[in-house]
Amino acid sequence: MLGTVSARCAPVAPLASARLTSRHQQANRAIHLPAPHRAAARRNAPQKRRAAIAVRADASNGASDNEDDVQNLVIIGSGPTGYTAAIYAARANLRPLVFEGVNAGGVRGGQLMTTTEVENFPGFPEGITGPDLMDRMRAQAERWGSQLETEDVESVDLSARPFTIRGTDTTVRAHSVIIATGATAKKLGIPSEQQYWSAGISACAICDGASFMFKGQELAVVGGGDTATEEALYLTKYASHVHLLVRGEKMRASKAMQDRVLRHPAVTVHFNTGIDDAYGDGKALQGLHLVNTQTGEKSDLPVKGLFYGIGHKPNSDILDGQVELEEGGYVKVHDHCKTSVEGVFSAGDLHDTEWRQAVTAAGSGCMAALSAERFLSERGLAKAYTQQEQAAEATQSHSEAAASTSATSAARKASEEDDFDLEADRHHGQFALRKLYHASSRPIVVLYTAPTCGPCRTLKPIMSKVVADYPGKVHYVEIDIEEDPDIGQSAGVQGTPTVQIFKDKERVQNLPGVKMKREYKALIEPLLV
Ligand SMILES: Cc1cc2nc3c(=O)[nH]c(=O)nc-3n(C[C@H](O)[C@H](O)[C@H](O)COP(=O)(O)OP(=O)(O)OC[C@H]3O[C@@H](n4cnc5c(N)ncnc54)[C@H](O)[C@@H]3O)c2cc1C
Repeated sequence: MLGTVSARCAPVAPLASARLTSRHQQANRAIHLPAPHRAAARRNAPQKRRAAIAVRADASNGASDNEDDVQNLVIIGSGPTGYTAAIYAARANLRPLVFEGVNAGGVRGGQLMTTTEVENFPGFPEGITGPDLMDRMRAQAERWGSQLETEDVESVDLSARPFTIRGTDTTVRAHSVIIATGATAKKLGIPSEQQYWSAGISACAICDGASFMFKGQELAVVGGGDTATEEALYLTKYASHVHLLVRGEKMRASKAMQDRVLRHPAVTVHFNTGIDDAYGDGKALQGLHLVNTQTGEKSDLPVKGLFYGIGHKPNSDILDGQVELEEGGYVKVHDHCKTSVEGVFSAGDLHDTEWRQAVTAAGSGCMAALSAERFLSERGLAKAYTQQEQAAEATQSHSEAAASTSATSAARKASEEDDFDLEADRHHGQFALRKLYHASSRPIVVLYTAPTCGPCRTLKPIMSKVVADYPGKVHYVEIDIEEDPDIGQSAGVQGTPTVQIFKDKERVQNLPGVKMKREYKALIEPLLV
């Protein structure tokens, strides 16, 4: 749901040995992979690299001085707000450039990437999973010619026109900007939070609830709003019992949600209850030190998991000193989405302190895009792109995606031992990994994913681009831990997505979560022969 935290979804059981070794030792630990025993994978179709569409950064990460390179509209964020704004702006022939985000303030696709079923988004009477919904929005934005860059924005300069937007790899100038960076779940800040983060404490029940470490255990959720109650109910699928810890004497959740938790036999609601700290054995959470907020009485609650459902912080850090903010960091808007800087618009959860729904976010993105279009045309700034040009871009991008998909399915189909091709760059499944582990002299980059893991969808195209930069020099293997559960456990993978890099039968890197392309490249390059 947030940052690197949200970038972990489907945990797998940790190995006992992994728990006993230091982090450094784990990173360098060789794994022992038995000889291949079944189907092989073969070469994926080569990937066509996407033509550069944005103004590429020079060595100093500066923007191009060429006036022709000024974008009509830059959209920052790829939740329902960002993609909806992109769809509307692209259909208005503005060819917006979207910085989708990687780690800052969530993942590409936003908060819905961390949820399972979305039952209230119009048009999906049977419901749809959050990641599927976001994939559809992304495809629709791309179809109409939006330029999508999967990278974070590190800073913006809105004090001079055209505005400057600096991403991790790309810097652009733009006549108008829509900020759609959403909000991130808040943490409690208890003393042991860092120690037990991802070792019992989580901000995303839907991402982490199915973990082996939580199954059949007593768990706690903190918060009294809709998020906390939703998380508590969700966790009853896995936990032996769920304790909902509410600081005040009543819940803020909707009446319907209150009724559901209060009536649920596997949920106990503790009112007037604060958390002083968490405790454990140093490696895993074992319980909570509680305090009665009215009497000050202390008590312990032995639980193996603590899930946060205590609200959100708007992702407005990059705007500090650039546009007017409300208390709490929410962007101050007038006329629905206009900020204090003309031509800069805010949309979605970034300024919505009340509704915070996918559909309201999408509606807000629509308003921002239409306002940006009006702003550009009133000032004669809009450079119109024909749909034909945009379609060409989109087609290229689609064929790339199709190549990637067909490459994956080709690799899947090619799961016969006889077809294994040691020279192929891309592989799939544990047979290929075991084979390469023993036979490859290249660095082996392994991506562990799970079908329900939203951040995995963010990472796959990033890894695909990373590997495309080293033809014939690295081996890349995708492992679906549901298809191949044993291999993830053998390798000490504790959640998805995780990338591991092997060289000469040694694991040299273990990288949970989603990182920038350049970070993976910096780790691979020293290993190339
Ligand atoms: C677990 C959960 C379940 C939910 N279920 C539902 C539901 O069933 N129905 C419903 O209507 N709503 C639901 N919501 C609420 C809904 O997800 C949000 O209201 C909605 O996602 C807000 O959209 P947004 O685009 O404004 O922000 P977000 O979805 O938060 O997206 C923000 C985007 O900005 C990007 N970003 C942030 N900082 C940067 C940066 N510096 N550079 C580049 N990009 C950046 C992030 O990567 C992300 O893509 C749920 C929320 C959660 C957490």
